[in-house]
Amino acid sequence: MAKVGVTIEVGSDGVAIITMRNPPVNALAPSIIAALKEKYTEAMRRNDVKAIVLTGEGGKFSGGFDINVFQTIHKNGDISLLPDVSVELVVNIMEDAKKPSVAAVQGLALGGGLELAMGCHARIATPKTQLGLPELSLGVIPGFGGTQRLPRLVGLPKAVEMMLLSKPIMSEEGKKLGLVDAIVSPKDLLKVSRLWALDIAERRRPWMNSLHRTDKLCSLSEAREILKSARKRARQTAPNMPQHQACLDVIEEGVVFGGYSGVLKEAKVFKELVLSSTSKGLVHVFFAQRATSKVPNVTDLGLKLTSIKKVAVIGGGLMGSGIATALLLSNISVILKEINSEYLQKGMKSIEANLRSLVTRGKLTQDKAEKAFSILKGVLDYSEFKNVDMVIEAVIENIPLKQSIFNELEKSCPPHCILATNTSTIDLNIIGEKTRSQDRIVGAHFFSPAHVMPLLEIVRTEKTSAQVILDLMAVGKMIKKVPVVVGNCTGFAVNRTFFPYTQGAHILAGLGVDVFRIDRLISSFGMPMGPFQLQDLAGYGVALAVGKEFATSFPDRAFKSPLVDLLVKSGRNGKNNGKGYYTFEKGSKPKPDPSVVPIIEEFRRLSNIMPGGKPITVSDQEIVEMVLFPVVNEACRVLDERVVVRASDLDIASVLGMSFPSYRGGIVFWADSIGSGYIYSSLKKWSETYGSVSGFFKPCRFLEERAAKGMPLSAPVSSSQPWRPRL
Ligand SMILES: C[C@H](O)CC(=O)SCCNC(=O)CCNC(=O)[C@H](O)C(C)(C)COP(=O)(O)OP(=O)(O)OC[C@H]1O[C@@H](n2cnc3c(N)ncnc32)[C@H](O)[C@@H]1OP(=O)(O)O
Repeated sequence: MAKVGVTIEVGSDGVAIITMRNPPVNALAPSIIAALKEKYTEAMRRNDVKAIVLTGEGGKFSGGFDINVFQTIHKNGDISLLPDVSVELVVNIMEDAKKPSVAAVQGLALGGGLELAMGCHARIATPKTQLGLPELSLGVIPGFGGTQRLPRLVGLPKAVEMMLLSKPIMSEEGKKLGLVDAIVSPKDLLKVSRLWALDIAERRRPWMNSLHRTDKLCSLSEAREILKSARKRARQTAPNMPQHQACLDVIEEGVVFGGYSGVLKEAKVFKELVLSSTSKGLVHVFFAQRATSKVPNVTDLGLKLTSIKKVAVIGGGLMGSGIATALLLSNISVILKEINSEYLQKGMKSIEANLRSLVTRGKLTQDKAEKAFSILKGVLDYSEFKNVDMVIEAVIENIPLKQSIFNELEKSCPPHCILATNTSTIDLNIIGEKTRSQDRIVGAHFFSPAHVMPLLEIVRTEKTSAQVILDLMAVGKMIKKVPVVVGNCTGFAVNRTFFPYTQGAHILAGLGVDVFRIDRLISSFGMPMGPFQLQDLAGYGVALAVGKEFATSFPDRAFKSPLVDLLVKSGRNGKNNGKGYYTFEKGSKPKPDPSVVPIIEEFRRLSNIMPGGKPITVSDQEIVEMVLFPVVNEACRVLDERVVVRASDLDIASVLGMSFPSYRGGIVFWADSIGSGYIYSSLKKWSETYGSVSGFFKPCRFLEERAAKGMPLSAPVSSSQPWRPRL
């Protein structure tokens, strides 16, 4: 068979097997859809065909419509690239045909893939096959009839849940719900599907057109209640995204006016949403995340992966216990080392508590939690390190301590062992200075809580070997993180880029803007919380340490804010002691604390940055920009210094490390959607207007150049030079 295409093979039993092939996931590219129409038409025409089995090559049914097409449309705006599948193929050619179709589903049927399967008259699946409609996570709604057929097959509540959460189910659950008619082994899949198709053709089994079914749909009033509460939930969980409400509207159309009306409305809304900025952002994030796996001079060298079976974690504090938990959950044996038995017990207890909380929240079974805990061993010395494949050091940020640990590791670990540090501030070259193993030293920068947050920054120096980076990337994937390879600099990619985030907020407060207004506006922009609430949550110790670090590294642009010192002096310590900018009480949401106002006034007096000593008047939009454009400015420096391989890596890092709203596509993508010229001129204006903090706002050279040339910030720095970390 050709590498990409659709084939038809007619057996002596009169069943035509139509097979889609487009590796790796049989995405439904326009050429595949055109070929499907053609092969189906042939099957309908041929007298020797009684029934059809639709399947996918290579152990997968289909990963859905080809997302590359969305990306092309986002670039050129040409919506005519979307083929008519919903009515022309699924309704007219497949579902309303004179010959029945059975979907033989293996591996996965997602999005358009599942929608084709639902247009068939029955579905036979192999065990553990993923079935889902994840379109909302791409900013669109299902567009091949899924909003209509799924509720008719599994009932409205479950269908709404699957679509709104973009959450797939397994074929076993699909069978219970009625989405799947039978589960058979991969070996029997085609055989059973053929027989099933013949049974339908010869009326030994019912001929089910899912679009016309109503037996799983509840009464109109019940349906309206379900949709009403789903709308309310979506307003809270996805406030800035149009696709959730649109999806519910389209479902309602079908419930009220029938499946075919629903299909027509779906096709119209789908096309509108493809052009939305939300879809542009989310599709960008989809490809950006996958691009992080491709690191020039690392993943393209043909290196073989080293098997990493046993990992040692040094330090059982918050980070160490979180990292150990993440490893154990992926079945990797962990040696946890502490300096005394009291700390070791504490570390082991934290890991146990992490596992227990996953069980309580229904994310892990008790059995799996026990199994994970059983492959953890606590130690107080290095004798067990002789056969570990990787060490992750997660002790306090103290240079002599880290240096002596790495010195010890060099002696105690086997020569292939990766020596990783979870430092978030110290230069890796300094940590490894006293060893001869610089090629094995790498940063494994997890975000807290390490067993929950999805980002792993892999920090390389000029000496870190490609093999070590590759192996750590593989471990990152094994423990379900998204590894992003970054260069060695203060704050690495995420903390470095976002250091102006809190600083900008402090400057605004210093200029007279209400801190709670700033937080409200930044939350409405889409960050999970504003910068002041984040500071309360992270703890003031972190704020002070990080502030100092950046002030030393970037004295030209760091704002030395006395605000946190003043808060600490007044007995506040954020969430830790229940009192910060907000008050924190168990079981209730943080509340703005009006008694913090005099402290902020004292801060304004001390920092003395208000022009003419008077609070500034500023619009809501400008507040958001004054917090986020300095972040873009720092992102430009990160790009210019090639701390990241490509701009989209910084987008992913900002989404996964800082919870920057994914529907805005990440920090650089968002900045490009606004335009470098506007960002440059705004920063320049603030730098001139607010003289005492002019260094903070001053646009960097990279931004200035891009603005002058009208070039996107995401355009590659220079394609002619191979990437090397610049320190
Ligand atoms: C009209 C319709 O209703 C609209 C739609 O159908 S929209 C599409 C709906 N489908 C989806 O959202 C599924 C998206 N894909 C995925 O979730 C995952 O890729 C998957 C679960 C299918 C496979 O995951 P995994 O095995 O980890 O492999 P993953 O690295 O993600 O993908 C493998 C490759 O397939 C590509 N791919 C996956 N799904 C694709 C799709 N639908 N279109 C185009 N490419 C796709 C990926 O980009 C990646 O390419 P690369 O190797 O060049 O980077």
